Amino acid sequence: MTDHLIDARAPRDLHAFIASLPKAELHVHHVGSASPRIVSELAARHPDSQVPTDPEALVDFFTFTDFAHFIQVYLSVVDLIRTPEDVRLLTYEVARDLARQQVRYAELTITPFSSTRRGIDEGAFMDAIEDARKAAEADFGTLLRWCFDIPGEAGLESAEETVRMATDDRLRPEGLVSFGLGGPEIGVPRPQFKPYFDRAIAAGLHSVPHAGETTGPQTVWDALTHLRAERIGHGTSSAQDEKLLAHLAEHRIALEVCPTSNIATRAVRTLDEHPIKEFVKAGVLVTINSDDPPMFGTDLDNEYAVAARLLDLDERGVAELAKNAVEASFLDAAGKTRVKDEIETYTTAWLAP
Ligand SMILES: O=C(O)c1cccc(C(=O)CC[C@H]2O[C@@H](n3cnc4c(=O)[nH]cnc43)[C@H](O)[C@@H]2O)c1
Ligand SMILES: [Zn+2]
Repeated sequence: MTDHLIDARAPRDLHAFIASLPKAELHVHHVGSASPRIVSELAARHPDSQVPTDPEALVDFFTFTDFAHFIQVYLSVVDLIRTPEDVRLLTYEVARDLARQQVRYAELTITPFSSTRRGIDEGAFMDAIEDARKAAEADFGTLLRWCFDIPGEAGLESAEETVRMATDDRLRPEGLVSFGLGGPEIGVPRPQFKPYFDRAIAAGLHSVPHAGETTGPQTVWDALTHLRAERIGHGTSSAQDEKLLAHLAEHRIALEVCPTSNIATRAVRTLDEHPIKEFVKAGVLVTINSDDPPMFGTDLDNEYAVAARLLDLDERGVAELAKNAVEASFLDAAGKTRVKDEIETYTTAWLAP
């Protein structure tokens, strides 16, 4: 990422600490992680698309007037992914970018429905992501796991197709750990997805819907009650409901906070108005994530720098945030211990006189 992305108000040493800190990323979208280089490469391959081929022009293309505009642009990038080789390239390159930021473990949200409805064969799609996952682990040491999400606005057909692909033994990829729900929330009530989440949960998947990103706290309650959410994507509007905050804290339901995303999609007006501080004050388990980093002009390191500034954290505080993400992840117990130990060892060495 380039220098303009750095939250310049965080101290330089803290940036250096964050850059080498081992991390976990729990909320990052597959297509939304395509770097400008990959987007322009795919756009050049498919000149009929409206996506610019010049990486510089992408900065303007990735400036959103509101959430609906963001989804429209997002889908134009989805349209660039047309072959299993495109899927493999994208996934492997996303892993490379994560590894560069010392991400040891990432749960990548993938929307298989959007690709298969555009003509990519289901089996070939699954093979492509799995092939990239294994190559990334071998080449970069970064563990990737998948969250398959329903693009809610695409209707119940998308829910049916997504849960089918997530639970059919002939298709379900080895790396799949969770089931999600994304896209716009307005006009897309969470309760209608209960039967699909029930089936995914019965098949052993964890429930991680987006909720309270662009609508109020009732959507978060709905995600908890009807979809049995174990973590909440964003959950920003939870800050408007004290009882909800207390419930999230008591039940250790982590929020996947993505500060810059909330500004880029205009869900929150300014970073200083972001409710992250209220979450921490209420005892909620807060994790820091990047969502669609190149589209939002950020990366995970920058999100940690933003969080450090908003929460007034030093290195020790930032390390605790990084451990929160490991704790809230779906890694097994041994894996969690390994990454948390790595964070601790790194932090202790950094702070040693
Ligand atoms: O694939 C289609 O044909 C289709 C038709 C209608 C709507 C959709 C979507 O809504 C796709 C949205 C898709 O957006 C993803 N996403 C990425 N970043 C975010 C975010 O910050 N907040 C919510 N959703 C996000 C997500 O993976 C959705 O499933 C598709
Ligand atoms: Zn998201």
